[in-house]
Amino acid sequence: MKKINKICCIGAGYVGGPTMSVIAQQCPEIKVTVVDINKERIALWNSEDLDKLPVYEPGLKEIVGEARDRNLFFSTEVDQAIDESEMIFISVNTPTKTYGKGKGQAADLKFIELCARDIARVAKTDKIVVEKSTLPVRTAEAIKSILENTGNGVNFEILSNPEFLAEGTAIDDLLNADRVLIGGAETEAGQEAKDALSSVYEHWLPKERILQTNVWSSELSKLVANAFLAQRVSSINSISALCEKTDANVAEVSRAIGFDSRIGPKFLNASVGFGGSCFQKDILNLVYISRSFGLEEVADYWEQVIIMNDYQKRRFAENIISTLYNTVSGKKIAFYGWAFKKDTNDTRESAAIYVADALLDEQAEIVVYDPKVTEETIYADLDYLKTRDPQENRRLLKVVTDPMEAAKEAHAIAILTEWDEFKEYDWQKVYEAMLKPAFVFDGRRLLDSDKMNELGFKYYKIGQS
Ligand SMILES: NC(=O)C1=CN([C@@H]2O[C@H](COP(=O)(O)OP(=O)(O)OC[C@H]3O[C@@H](n4cnc5c(N)ncnc54)[C@H](O)[C@@H]3O)[C@@H](O)[C@H]2O)C=CC1
Ligand SMILES: O=C(O)[C@H]1O[C@H](OP(=O)(O)OP(=O)(O)OC[C@H]2O[C@@H](n3ccc(=O)[nH]c3=O)[C@H](O)[C@@H]2O)[C@H](O)[C@@H](O)[C@@H]1O
Repeated sequence: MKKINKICCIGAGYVGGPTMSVIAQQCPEIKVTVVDINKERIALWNSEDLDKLPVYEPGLKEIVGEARDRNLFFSTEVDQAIDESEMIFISVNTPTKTYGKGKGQAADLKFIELCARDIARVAKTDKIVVEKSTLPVRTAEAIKSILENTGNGVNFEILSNPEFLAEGTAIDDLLNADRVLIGGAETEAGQEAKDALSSVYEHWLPKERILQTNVWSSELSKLVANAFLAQRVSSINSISALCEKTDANVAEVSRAIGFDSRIGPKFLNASVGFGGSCFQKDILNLVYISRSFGLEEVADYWEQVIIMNDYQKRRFAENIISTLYNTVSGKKIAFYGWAFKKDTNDTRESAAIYVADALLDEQAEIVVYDPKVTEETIYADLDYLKTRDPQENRRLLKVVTDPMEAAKEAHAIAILTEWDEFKEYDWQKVYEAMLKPAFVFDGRRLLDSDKMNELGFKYYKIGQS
């Protein structure tokens, strides 16, 4: 079997960085180089102060600290890394297209194509090219075509190896993956490439957890896994609305159905809506692909998961407005949390952005506190929506680094991220700091209803009347 000595990964983002750090830590004899065109990002990965790494993940800095400059390198020398590696992972972003055909639904593959062209131009020896990014089914075909038609006559084997880590638990998910999926051609060379990649993961994972399939099943399984997970969240969120009308409690419903081993307890937490860079993008992609094959009913079925999620975010914002006597104009509303989930500094598609946007439309004055998200990111998220001019966003929304300052003389607090520290606050003090009646809208079902009511809050928890 081909032994892998040098790996490179194009894309030093939320997936490329942590994934390659773990591979390097677990495979000390393999040289792993992570390259990116973004110089600032690479400089941050090389920061001496490990608290400055561009991705925050529990356990990541320890792993980078151990492997960096031993067999883990971060660099902007893309060509050099391609040239010297036997195996090249592509882990660049694949956002939803914002222009042209498929705008708003299809995946934008321009970054993937650029990588394929770079590899084709530089490679002088045979390479295994691994799709780590999430891609529409049959993308490997396009990559293969570019590599074979513009390459220097070298052999390329293309594998699909989608990543299933979740942010906030990336390191644990990588070290204890439920499964690793490797798709490849059903040929002798394809089998050899799949086995070579499998041998990398076998450094720390049992072989039974490494699944091999054909390329198309692997590409499609990634989209389907995310669609099923997001569908569970939308399903329970739809029920949360019904609970609020019927005096049922969504946590009790989740627990009751989750005890059924056929349903299972995970991913049944009602929330203000799912966020993150992938659920929406991957479902839209699935919808687009289904529609492009004329499968209208299939497309409509999955699109409903997104429609329900948009409804849940809107419903949360509307409840704040109607509860605050139908006007939030000039009212101070503190946001606890901006990240799309706890333990990450990632805010992409976070529900907080859309709830803020709806409240800013009503001239609310928002003060945000998030333990890991910077002011710069928060303004960038809002400006990206282009709903109002950037000065207006800065006039109406402020960012603070002290949760008590956010609460001071606020009409309401909205909990948008389930950070553990919010549970530890002295809520009596928070109550005293706020204007009365002091409203709390808990979009994460984080706090205890009885305690909050006893303290005097008007407390609203998603999925509970
Ligand atoms: N964020 C997540 O939790 C997960 C993401 N994925 C998938 O992994 C892929 C990457 O996602 P993230 O790491 O979150 O994206 P990201 O945006 O954090 O990182 C992508 C990086 O690729 C770089 N890049 C783009 N084009 C390049 C080129 N031609 N040459 C060199 N570098 C280039 C960008 O500068 C950026 O730093 C996406 O397809 C995503 O769907 C899969 C599982 C989990
Ligand atoms: O392809 C990806 O990017 C990744 O997408 C998700 O991971 P991630 O988005 O990082 O985080 P999740 O834990 O899945 O949470 C997604 C969103 O759903 C929300 N959620 C999750 C679970 C739940 O019960 N309720 C709920 O509202 C979270 O708060 C968050 O906003 C998947 O869980 C990963 O397997 C996948 O690799």
